Amino acid sequence: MSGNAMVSWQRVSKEYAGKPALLDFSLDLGPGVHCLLGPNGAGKTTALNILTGIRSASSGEVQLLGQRVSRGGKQARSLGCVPQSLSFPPTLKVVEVLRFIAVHYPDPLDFAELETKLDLAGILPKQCGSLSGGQLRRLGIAAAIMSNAPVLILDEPLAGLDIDGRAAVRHLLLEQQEQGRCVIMASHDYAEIEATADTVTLMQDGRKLATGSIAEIRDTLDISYLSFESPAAPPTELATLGTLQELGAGRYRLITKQPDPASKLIVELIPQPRLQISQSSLEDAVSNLLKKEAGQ
Ligand SMILES: Nc1ncnc2c1ncn2[C@@H]1O[C@H](COP(=O)(O)OP(=O)(O)OP(=O)(O)O)[C@@H](O)[C@H]1O
Repeated sequence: MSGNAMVSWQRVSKEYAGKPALLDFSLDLGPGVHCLLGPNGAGKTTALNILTGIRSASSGEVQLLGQRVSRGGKQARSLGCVPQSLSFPPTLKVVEVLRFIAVHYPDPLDFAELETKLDLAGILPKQCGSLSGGQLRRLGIAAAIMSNAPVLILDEPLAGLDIDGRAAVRHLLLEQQEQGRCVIMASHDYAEIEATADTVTLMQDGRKLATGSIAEIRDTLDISYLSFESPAAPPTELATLGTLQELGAGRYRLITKQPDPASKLIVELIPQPRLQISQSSLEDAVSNLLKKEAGQ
């Protein structure tokens, strides 16, 4: 376990009816926003459920703030959690649910502060059974943040949220990061991951494929995109430096591993190319890593 780890999975495996869902999974996470990502069924929720104590590991162990996690154990008081599927008693009002949850934590967040941060005023008097999907998600996030716990687990926190809701959650995540909390989220939303996460861990078939900062994962692909304008067909030399694509209306894109000589050539040979250079996205890099793993 590394020095500043707040959460540590140590060679954790989990089987459901003899089928592996998590395989020898090890990961240490300290303060910051961390994202588990990977295809459906990769094992993200299983890893999180073992951390929260909802499920037990078949082998290996998980430590939370230096203590071994057990199923249904006391560690839950150090965790705020938004599970993937949210269900609250349908006849209870939102305000009642939040008050009920607050009493289970030693130092819950001030209720008024929470209300403002997540713009909850409109839904507090509503019964949980009458909430829309996005309002339910907002309640789930409010419950997790209200815990004021050092470790927050958010499984698909942005699913179903509107633009304002996403902005509010993004802001909250950055705030939690600044306060030195360890926020762990599972998500499929690459734009949000790139905007909020410090590190990402890519999983597939219950295994950890890669872990690192977003820049480190992007760099595994090592590809640049050079977009430019050309009044005529671009010089053929360019095609020797990568894959040239015609985008229409006189715009082209070169996908290359050699951005320096390629951009030099574009600027030399094409008048006013309006060159734009961008790195591979996290999504491209992840897709490439998954393809490599599948031997494609
Ligand atoms: N309660 C369960 N009983 C049997 N199998 C399960 C159970 N929960 C998960 N699994 C299986 O374990 C594997 C990992 O599932 P998990 O929910 O952890 O994946 P995930 O990465 O969170 O997927 P998603 O992105 O779809 O939420 C899958 O093959 C799934 O079918």
